Amino acid sequence: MSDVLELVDVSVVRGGRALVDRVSWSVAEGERWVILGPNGAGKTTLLNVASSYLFPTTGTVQILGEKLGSVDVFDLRPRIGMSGSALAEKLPKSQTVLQTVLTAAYGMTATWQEDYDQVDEDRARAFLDRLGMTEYLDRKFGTLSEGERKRTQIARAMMTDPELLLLDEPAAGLDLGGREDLVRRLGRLARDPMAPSMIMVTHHVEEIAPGFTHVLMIRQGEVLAAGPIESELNSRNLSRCFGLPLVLERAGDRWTAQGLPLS
Ligand SMILES: Nc1ncnc2c1ncn2[C@@H]1O[C@H](COP(=O)(O)OP(=O)(O)OP(=O)(O)O)[C@@H](O)[C@H]1O
Repeated sequence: MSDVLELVDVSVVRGGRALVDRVSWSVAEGERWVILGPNGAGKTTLLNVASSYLFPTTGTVQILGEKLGSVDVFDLRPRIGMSGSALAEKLPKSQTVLQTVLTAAYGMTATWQEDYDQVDEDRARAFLDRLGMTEYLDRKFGTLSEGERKRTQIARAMMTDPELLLLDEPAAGLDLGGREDLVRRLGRLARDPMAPSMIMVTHHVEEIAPGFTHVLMIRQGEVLAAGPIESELNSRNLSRCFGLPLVLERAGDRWTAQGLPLS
């Protein structure tokens, strides 16, 4: 399997501080990674490097076989699907759900005057349908609930048929039902052999959908553990990562974690 992403000794330094500190990490084709870590650990910074929007201060980055620094990022970016709050803020609130997804096919966030191809519109409708958004096609993006926005964004990220899908906290702000609905949909995507390689940032093990294969744990910019979920996701690593004693339990094909009571 070829590498979708390869970071070698990557650091991102700002104001003399390493936000990402000498990270070496590779993601092979077909893998589905979860990035776990506390607030401020460097998860989004790492994802920004993986999406080619942030160049490291030191180290080398290969994305989809292309070396960052020697590839035109405008050729690379359409091959990467992204969903996250930073991108959501750029999406015009007055655009309909269908337009919000459709504009991704043209590498834009806003609608333009061009006519869309029927084939693109059909694709946008199909992705929205898969995410349970068919009833919202004509609704303005700005009027959607948090959960509906998240689902629209994931459909949007899929629109360019990406080889790598990056999801930054897709379940943040969702209620229990919304989270579980999203986890089921992400699980279906993660288990689809035709789906792109995936990397999802989260704070909560409860948000890990079945089908995710690998985990990377990061704390203060440094990788604490990285590898198959089966071996690396355990109470010891999770406790080190979040800085307090945690008990991790597996319930069927899902995970839960709890802090030990204070004595
Ligand atoms: N441009 C910048 N200059 C200085 N510090 C920055 C810059 N961007 C991010 N940081 C800091 O880098 C650290 C890592 O930020 P990052 O957003 O990657 O963390 P995160 O793990 O995604 O956090 P959260 O879970 O809270 O979203 C934070 O302490 C943040 O304040």
